[in-house]
Amino acid sequence: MLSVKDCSISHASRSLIHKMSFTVGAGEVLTLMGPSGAGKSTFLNWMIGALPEEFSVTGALWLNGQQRDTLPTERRNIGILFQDALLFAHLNVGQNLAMALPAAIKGREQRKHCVEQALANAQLPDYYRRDPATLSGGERARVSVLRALLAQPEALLLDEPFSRLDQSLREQFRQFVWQQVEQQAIPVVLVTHDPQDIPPGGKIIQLNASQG
Ligand SMILES: Nc1ncnc2c1ncn2[C@@H]1O[C@H](COP(=O)(O)OP(=O)(O)OP(=O)(O)O)[C@@H](O)[C@H]1O
Repeated sequence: MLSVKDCSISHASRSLIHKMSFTVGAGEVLTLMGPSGAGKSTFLNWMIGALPEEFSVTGALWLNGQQRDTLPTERRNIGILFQDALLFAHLNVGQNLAMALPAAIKGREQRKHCVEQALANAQLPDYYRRDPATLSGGERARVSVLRALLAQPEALLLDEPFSRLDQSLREQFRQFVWQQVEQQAIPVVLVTHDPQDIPPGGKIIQLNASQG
């Protein structure tokens, strides 16, 4: 379970987020919507611990019974996926994925096996040795979701992950993402401008234009 309690964020006396609170359960998706500049990406950056110092923040972030906003990014165990799927160009697809695996999964063969299994589950069975530059937009998107999830995050943040895909791919990719999230049973926070991205039954928070 992910909980945000009374989060307020401002920048140079301009209020972006004001006393936001919510909880998201395992396998649930909370969608954040709102006009451009309202502070959606800023809020996600706060959640992962990547907000520049010039922002003032109050509030707390709890995940699975532990306060996380006081921890450094690498100890929060929160995954994030952006609209641009960035893969390392000098590594093949399998190596890109293997890098994400937790250190607790030991041995080259076992790590390779985990990646191959994930690729097979995502209907990308023979993609281990592929050069990322040869992937289609939809394939890149699927690989980047796998990479985020192979790290075994306890929560996942999605910052407009569907917006670069064309309409037909979008629908397929949404199904793919919600399937993966359901399998992993982790809380998800989605930022989007498109109401069609919202999964059925998900909670929604509408942010207003920033005050200042
Ligand atoms: N590093 C920064 N320094 C100064 N201002 C910033 C910084 N990052 C973001 N901002 C400002 O904070 C406000 C919120 O930006 P943010 O990117 O969070 O909005 P958003 O709701 O995600 O918008 P969009 O829907 O366009 O992505 C904007 O006015 C932006 O210019």
